[in-house]
Amino acid sequence: MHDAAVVVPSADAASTRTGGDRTRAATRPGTTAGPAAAAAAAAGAASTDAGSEGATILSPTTLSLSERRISVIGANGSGKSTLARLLNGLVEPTAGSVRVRADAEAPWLDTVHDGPAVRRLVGFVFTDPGAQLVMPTAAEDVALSLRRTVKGKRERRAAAVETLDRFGLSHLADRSVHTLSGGQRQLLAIASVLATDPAILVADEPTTLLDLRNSRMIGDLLMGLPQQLVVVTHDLGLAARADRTLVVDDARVVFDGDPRDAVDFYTEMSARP
Ligand SMILES: Nc1ncnc2c1ncn2[C@@H]1O[C@H](COP(=O)(O)OP(=O)(O)OP(=O)(O)O)[C@@H](O)[C@H]1O
Repeated sequence: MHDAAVVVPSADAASTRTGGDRTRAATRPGTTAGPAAAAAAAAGAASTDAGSEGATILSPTTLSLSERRISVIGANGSGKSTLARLLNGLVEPTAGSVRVRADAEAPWLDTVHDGPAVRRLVGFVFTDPGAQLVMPTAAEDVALSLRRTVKGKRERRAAAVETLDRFGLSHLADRSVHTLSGGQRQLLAIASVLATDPAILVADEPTTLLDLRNSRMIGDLLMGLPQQLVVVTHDLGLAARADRTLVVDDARVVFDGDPRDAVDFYTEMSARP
């Protein structure tokens, strides 16, 4: 059973930092999680210059994300990545809160106060696998993910190869990650994140750099995961395969509902002059 959650009450703004930039995010009183499921989201606003008021990255938003597969679509710069990053604490809300939990019985974790536990619960896949593959070989990269859960070098190596095998990558265990194709690298990045069995997987445009065949392969893999998935994508076909879709525009969630209706809404919206 998936579960997770979301939420947000509190109104006091608190500034936060992202990648060295001053970022502000705000959430507003809202809802709680659904009956079961896994992730959650909140909102934000942002500014680049410390000391200035800054521009809104994501307006106060209240969401409860309990469906197994949730897609997020919208124009460049609309705030999708910020929404995704709020879910595992890569971006901290400046007001309100973002909470997640592993299942309906599990305790809520706050992305600001329970950072390490949240990051264990919520795996994050970036657009560019190069951003997360840090070890020389495929097996070493997966083993790095397992460093906290599997003690002993030999055991870790065996667990890493087993993980690679699950993703059809065991034949590449000792290959340099730099010699892998784009599709293999993205698959490896996902395998490394899933090695620790997070309850929730957030993927930010995981197919953007891939050709059609690899996009389909990664899309199929993501949509078939037992974990709760929150995927940001410009691939409307992939988005439509979710159970629920959010359309983000100009720092706001402007549509939230059936994926095909969301794609129609976004397509019409984008056609407007
Ligand atoms: N830390 C930050 N400081 C200042 N501005 C930021 C920060 N992070 C994001 N922004 C700005 O906020 C807006 C939304 O960014 P975000 O990355 O969430 O958009 P996006 O919808 O994911 O875009 P894309 O589809 O192009 O990846 C953009 O204008 C971006 O430049």
